[in-house]
Amino acid sequence: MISSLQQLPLDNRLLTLGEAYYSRVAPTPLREPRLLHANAELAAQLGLDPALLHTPEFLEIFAGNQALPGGEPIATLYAGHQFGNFVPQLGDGRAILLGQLRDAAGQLWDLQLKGAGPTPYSRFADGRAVIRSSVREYLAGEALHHLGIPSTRSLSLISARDPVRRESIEHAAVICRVAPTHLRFGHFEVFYYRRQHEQLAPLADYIIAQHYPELWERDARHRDWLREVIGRTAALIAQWQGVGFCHGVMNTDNMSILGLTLDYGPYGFIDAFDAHHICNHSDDHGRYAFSRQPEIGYWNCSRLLQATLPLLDAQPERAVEIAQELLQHYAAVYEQRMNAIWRAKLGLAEAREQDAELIDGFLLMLHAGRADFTRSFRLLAGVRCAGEGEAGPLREEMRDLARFDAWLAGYQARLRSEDSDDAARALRMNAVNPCYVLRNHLAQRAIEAAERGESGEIERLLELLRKPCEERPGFEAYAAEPPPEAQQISVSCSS
Ligand SMILES: Nc1ncnc2c1ncn2[C@@H]1O[C@H](COP(=O)(O)OP(=O)(O)OP(=O)(O)O)[C@@H](O)[C@H]1O
Repeated sequence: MISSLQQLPLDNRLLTLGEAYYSRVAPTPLREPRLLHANAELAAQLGLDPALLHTPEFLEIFAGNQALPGGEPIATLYAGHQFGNFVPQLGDGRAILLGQLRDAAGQLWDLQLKGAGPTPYSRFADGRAVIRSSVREYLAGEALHHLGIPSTRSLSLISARDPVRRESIEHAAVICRVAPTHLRFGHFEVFYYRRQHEQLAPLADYIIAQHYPELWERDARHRDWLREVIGRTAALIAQWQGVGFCHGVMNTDNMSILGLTLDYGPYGFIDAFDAHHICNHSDDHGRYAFSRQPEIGYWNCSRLLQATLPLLDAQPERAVEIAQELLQHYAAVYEQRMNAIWRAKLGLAEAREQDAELIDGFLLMLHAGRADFTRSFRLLAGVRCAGEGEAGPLREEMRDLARFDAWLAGYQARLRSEDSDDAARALRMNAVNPCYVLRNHLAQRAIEAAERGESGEIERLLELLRKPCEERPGFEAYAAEPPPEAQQISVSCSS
């Protein structure tokens, strides 16, 4: 257990790529930083003594006010397709990689501050983040991680007195984001479109060596690695769909090369189910609507393959053929994973051809009646396989009861045909259908408290989100749909 920040086992490997890929930059200090929350569980996983998180030294370093011993801070260069349009230069405009930690198991972890002040890639923006968006990102990383969905996480959440101008004046905050790497599809796009193709292979090799070492010896390691990235991306999006998570800004600069959920901006967990829900208030055309996430994931993978064509074959025609083959992997993985997720959520033990009808029937019914997504799936475990109208409280969630009863009869028949044991099935279903997700109104309450300097609500929420499938007496309100006055919370890109 590491008990001093002077002894962090840093291994700043990304620096070995050279300065074509990043710029050195120090964080800008914050005024009167205050630790709003620290993630003891993540610290322990990294091998850090959780007591370290509450030292003045930790606060100063992770606010960006003091250098991390052994750290060589950088901001990385990337580009990206934003809302379908290519933007030739983005880069970490407000994220600064303090250093890379090598844990006892040999795994590399980025310690990256978000909101740490301007970098050479800030363009006209201030390099800062506000408390509101930082609390949302801090909570969401944990929420997804504990739902078993790959995600970046955060080690600390620090607020400060510095004013930050958004629609109004807010206060600055900085989180320390943690992931094996924050590299994105856009890190390849920048070099492809600048015609600096010689920069692609070193970057791919770095990623393979550090994060996909099992592929290193393969003859066609770049092809096999891309196949893996595409598969992980497809699987990730299937997992999002399965919990009603809407990312909101699926630009290629927000697509992780490891298949992690990356950049929590205007995301949302759907309450009343609208399959075409648009969580980002600024997404006028619904490009990133919930129902479009799978096809956007596919399109993003096609952009990654375009940018890595020079790695696939020296002959352009052959490279395109390989890319097309690789892209087919997306649909195959997505379908396989999505079907498995819906079956598990419905408690269907075996795969059958008619399952699609049953699954779609349930989703369409939730959509038509705007039933609460999370609650409806959770209550599905109360359905017994025999007996008329044996649906427990789920029936109360439904608007069109005739439609529901017809669907229920088919569902029960299917369950009986599996010789299903009600209690055992309920247990299985309750382990995959969460009762607590990070609903917008819950995050909002934590934000309002954090803006008053109180972190109790963050802790309470994290308690529930760390075991999202475990019902806790006294916390029923956290599992319920939002009260009417909180149903219209809109979240923009402003952060
Ligand atoms: N306040 C800001 N100051 C400087 N750059 C910013 C700011 N907000 C966003 N950017 C930059 O604009 C681009 C797109 O922003 P986006 O909201 O997708 O990213 P982000 O939330 O800042 O960061 P990340 O993707 O690392 O989570 C990125 O290059 C980002 O660094």
